[in-house]
Amino acid sequence: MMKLRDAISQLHRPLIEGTLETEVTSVTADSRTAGPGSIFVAIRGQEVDGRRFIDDALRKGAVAVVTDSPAETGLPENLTWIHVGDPRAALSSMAAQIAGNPSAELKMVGVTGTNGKTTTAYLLHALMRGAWHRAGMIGTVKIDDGLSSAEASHTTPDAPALQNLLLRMRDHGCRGAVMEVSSHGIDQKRVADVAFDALVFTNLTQDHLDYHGTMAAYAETKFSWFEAAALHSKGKKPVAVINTDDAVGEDFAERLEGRLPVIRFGFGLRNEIRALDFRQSARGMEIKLEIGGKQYLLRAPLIGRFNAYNLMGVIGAAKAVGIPPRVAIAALAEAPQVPGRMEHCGTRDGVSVFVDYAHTPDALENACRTLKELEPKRLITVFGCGGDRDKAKRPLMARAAGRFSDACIITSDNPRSEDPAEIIRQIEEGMGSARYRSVEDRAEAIRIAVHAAAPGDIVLVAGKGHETYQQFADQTIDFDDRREVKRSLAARPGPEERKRR
Ligand SMILES: CC(=O)N[C@H]1[C@@H](OP(=O)(O)OP(=O)(O)OC[C@H]2O[C@@H](n3ccc(=O)[nH]c3=O)[C@H](O)[C@@H]2O)O[C@H](CO)[C@@H](O)[C@@H]1O[C@H](C)C(=O)N[C@@H](C)C(=O)N[C@H](CCC(=O)O)C(=O)O
Ligand SMILES: Nc1ncnc2c1ncn2[C@@H]1O[C@H](COP(=O)(O)OP(=O)(O)OP(=O)(O)O)[C@@H](O)[C@H]1O
Ligand SMILES: N[C@H](CCC[C@H](N)C(=O)O)C(=O)O
Ligand SMILES: [Mg+2]
Repeated sequence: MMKLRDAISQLHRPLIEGTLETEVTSVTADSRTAGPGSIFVAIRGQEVDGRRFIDDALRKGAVAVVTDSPAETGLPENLTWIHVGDPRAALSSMAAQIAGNPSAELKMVGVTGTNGKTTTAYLLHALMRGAWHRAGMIGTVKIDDGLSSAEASHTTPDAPALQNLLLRMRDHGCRGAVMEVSSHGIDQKRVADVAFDALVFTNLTQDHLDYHGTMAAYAETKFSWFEAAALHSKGKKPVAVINTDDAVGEDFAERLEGRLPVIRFGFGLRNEIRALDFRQSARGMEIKLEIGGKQYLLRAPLIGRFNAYNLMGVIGAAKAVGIPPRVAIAALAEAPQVPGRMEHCGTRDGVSVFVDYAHTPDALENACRTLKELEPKRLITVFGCGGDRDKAKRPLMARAAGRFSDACIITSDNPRSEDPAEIIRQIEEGMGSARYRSVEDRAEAIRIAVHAAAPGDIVLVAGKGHETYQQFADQTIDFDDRREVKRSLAARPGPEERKRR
């Protein structure tokens, strides 16, 4: 419990009507989770105007309303109304105040970028746990509060959920935490009041144009996170850890010069963490690294040149929070499998199957290229595109898969409110002269691919990775690519049966 006065102490120019002496318990922007003593922040969203739910929140016991318009008439007497310019920023500020600013007491790493956030965060979390015993993680595949882990519904939770998680981590004795910072999270101020020690940038390629409109706007949203750390360091000395082989990363690093210390990483000459040589086999990779003038040999059980970047990002972030490269490199030799990221799901009769979360053009190209480098006889790729998400990705993902695979099976990947057949049709438009067939049912698509593969072939099932569901307009069903792959491998027809077919 705290006084409303303390909860709003960091708000920017609030216009207050009513008392600030009320005791408050929590803050929420969702009337459905309001309760006795809560502050309700009414946000005008993309779908609905949150001010419609003020009555609902009050019925549930909310004692104050924070929104971007003046007080309405006819409201209960003991209610306090606070008019602010930016309700999402206010939500974040109050959530941090009520939780007691837990991030200030944690070594905090955030990871942003189009691809590689989950991989980087997951690897860094394992490393932090080894070094510190207890460490937290917040991301797409898992939320870990230091004692137990749970599934995540968002990549970056909304501010109240996020601050509560950080509080739990602090109370559980975590020394630090790593979290994924999505562009939606930055734009919606979900992380505005988290004090970061290290801010990692992986890369920027096409995604989320449905939300940001243009690539330039998408990039500026990402940059605003670094800029905020440069402007308000919140009592910390934040370090930016940036992939400067990426053109947007290089631009960020240049713009941050003199404002924030930057650790550059990549294969390029100017990098502080620099890969000199990269080799891989089916079992993993070996990278010769130069870090601050010293050479190291990093061996890790991951494949894909893109993962060399993720590993360098991990080493840079670790360095920024006091874990030396020598320690990080030793730990990464035992790196865990990141669920659904280039996950080898089995081999039978010389056919190997991988499940990967590639759901952007760049990721799909990377995943296919990596598997082609293992020199299979053929690469067969199963993929689809998400409904209610960036539609411009569809022909580009088609081109990437078609160009780097010997055959593709186009299927469904969370059609959401859209017609799956129409999404598939839009993907087909980008396939050009590539070999493909379309099979709407994803389980059947996987089965056909696994059964059609001949010895020496690799099958890639892309797009859903760790997900355990498939979302349709009218229902969400249990669905797991890895389970379907295992089933299909187990039921794979033997060589004799195949001949008879
Ligand atoms: C596009 C997007 O990010 N939307 C988020 C946004 O919704 P919105 O602004 O449209 O809100 P709205 O639905 O119009 O509702 C307005 C307000 O009314 C409130 N409300 C609504 C109903 C009610 O009964 N009572 C009530 O109070 C809502 O809680 C909200 O505060 O604010 C909501 C509340 O914080 C989020 O739940 C919602 O996430 C939706 C579910 C979502 O799907 N987001 C995805 C795209 C997302 O955030 N993805 C990124 C990862 C992307 C990536 O990197 O790949 C993530 O970080 O997970
Ligand atoms: N550094 C990278 N550069 C390019 N592609 C990558 C990189 N790391 C991973 N990928 C590809 O992108 C896919 C998604 O990776 P990951 O889940 O780590 O990213 P993410 O940024 O967390 O994605 P999301 O925003 O959807 O949660 C992987 O399955 C792989 O195909
Ligand atoms: N965080 C990503 C996940 C996409 C995963 C893919 N399976 C899809 O549904 O498009 C998004 O919401 O855009
Ligand atoms: Mg992620």
